[in-house]
Amino acid sequence: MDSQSQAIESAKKYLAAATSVAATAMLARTIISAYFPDELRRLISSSLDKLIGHFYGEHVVVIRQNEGLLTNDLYDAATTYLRTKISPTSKRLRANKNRHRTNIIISLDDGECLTDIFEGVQYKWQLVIHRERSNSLYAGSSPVEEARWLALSFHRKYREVAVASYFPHILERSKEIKAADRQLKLYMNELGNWNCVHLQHPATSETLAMEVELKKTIFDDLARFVNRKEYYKRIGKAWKRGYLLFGPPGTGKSSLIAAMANYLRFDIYDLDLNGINGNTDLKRLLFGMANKSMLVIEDIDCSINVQNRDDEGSETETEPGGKAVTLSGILNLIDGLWSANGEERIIVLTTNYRDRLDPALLRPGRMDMHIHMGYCGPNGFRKLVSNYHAIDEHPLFEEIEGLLKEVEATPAEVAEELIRSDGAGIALGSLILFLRDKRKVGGEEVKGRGEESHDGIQNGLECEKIDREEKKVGSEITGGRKRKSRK
Ligand SMILES: Nc1ncnc2c1ncn2[C@@H]1O[C@H](COP(=O)(O)OP(=O)(O)OP(=O)(O)O)[C@@H](O)[C@H]1O
Ligand SMILES: [Mg+2]
Repeated sequence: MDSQSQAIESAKKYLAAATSVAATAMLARTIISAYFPDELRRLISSSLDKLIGHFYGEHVVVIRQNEGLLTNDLYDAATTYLRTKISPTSKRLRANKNRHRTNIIISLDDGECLTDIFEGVQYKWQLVIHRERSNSLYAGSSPVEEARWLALSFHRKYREVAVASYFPHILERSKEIKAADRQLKLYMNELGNWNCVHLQHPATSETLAMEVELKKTIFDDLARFVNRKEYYKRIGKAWKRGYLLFGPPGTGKSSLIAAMANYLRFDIYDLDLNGINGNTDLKRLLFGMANKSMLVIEDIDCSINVQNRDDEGSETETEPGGKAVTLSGILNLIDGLWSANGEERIIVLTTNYRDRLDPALLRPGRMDMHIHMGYCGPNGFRKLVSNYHAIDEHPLFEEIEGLLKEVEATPAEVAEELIRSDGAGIALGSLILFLRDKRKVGGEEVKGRGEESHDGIQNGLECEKIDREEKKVGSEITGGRKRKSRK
């Protein structure tokens, strides 16, 4: 055997030995994590990390919970992220629930390892908790000090990739996981302050009875909005979006608001203008709102000072004594300087009578989208019946759909009939009687009206296009049958 072959042979032997040493070391690390006491485990683990790193060409990156006095955001994000990566083979987990949560959180326990693969690269994680007797001289301080860190190992050729794409991915995902975990809140103003309760409205885009295309337009619009931080910055506009929901009572305006909040995971700030002591209060409440939230003013036409200026005088006018909210206060909140406070805000106004609002509120661009919530048409009915009775065909559908073309019934009225019985046949029968009664009362007045939503949706999409071209214009879209105008 010549000297070159000898060198190759000994290199092979060396590699085989190294691989088996490293594999043994990996196995040892797993066993040690499970069975050895804290102190000993930490010592052996860190020596094994070095050994594994040496043979496998790995980096071990330590991500500590605290760096000096500051908490480490990456540690926090990674522990959140890793909760979603726990595999069925993980042995030691911890479970936690506190009074701020409704759900139980399962996470890695001390010493437990897991592997994550991102963009084809393998990352190995281990949680390490180290406790030692405290040297603190302060009275009352804990006798034991605890340090926590995550040890992340990956092949050293992926260092750039880890920093440039894996860590940002973890930070981004953890934000989404936290938002989805969080219990939403409903804030209401009382005596000039916000009080809150948990928001427990179950409406989602899935449960809403609306034209499919309209629903998609709205929820796509929301999705685009939350992803446009840089865009808003670039065009020099506050990062906020306004929706005006209009339509008769019981057509789903409040349900849509709840579905939007549930979709975005935004808290709702439900502003009662009648409970506010003037514009100064209004401003204070606005400045007291958190980011990523929805400001809702329901039945805006019922707040006397924001009605049509032809009826109520100038937009800067105040009530005697100057204690009422004025239209100018509302406009300032929607798109004036006050509105630029905070970011990622949605503003929703609702009204039963859009024509009663001051034109200043309706001006193109003031509310970005005008959404008409209409009476229940055949499509809305099919959605409701599938929600309430899980059926999508029934011999009574034909008569009901015919009646709905003639009669103005709100989704709330239809829902009320459908919920009367667990039996689909009985509920549908009851709905038919209700609609026939309505037709009798309505008589000639409502005869011959069909579903009018399609044109409305087309208009809405048309306006959206203009909006995307950064022109200031509001778009109107419609969600059902239009109201027959009544004098
Ligand atoms: N489009 C809809 N889809 C599903 N359910 C609806 C819809 N509209 C109304 N409902 C049902 O009717 C109930 C009342 O509707 P909601 O409060 O959303 O109407 P609204 O338009 O806000 O009425 P108001 O103008 O009186 O405030 C809801 O809780 C829901 O059960
Ligand atoms: Mg409502």
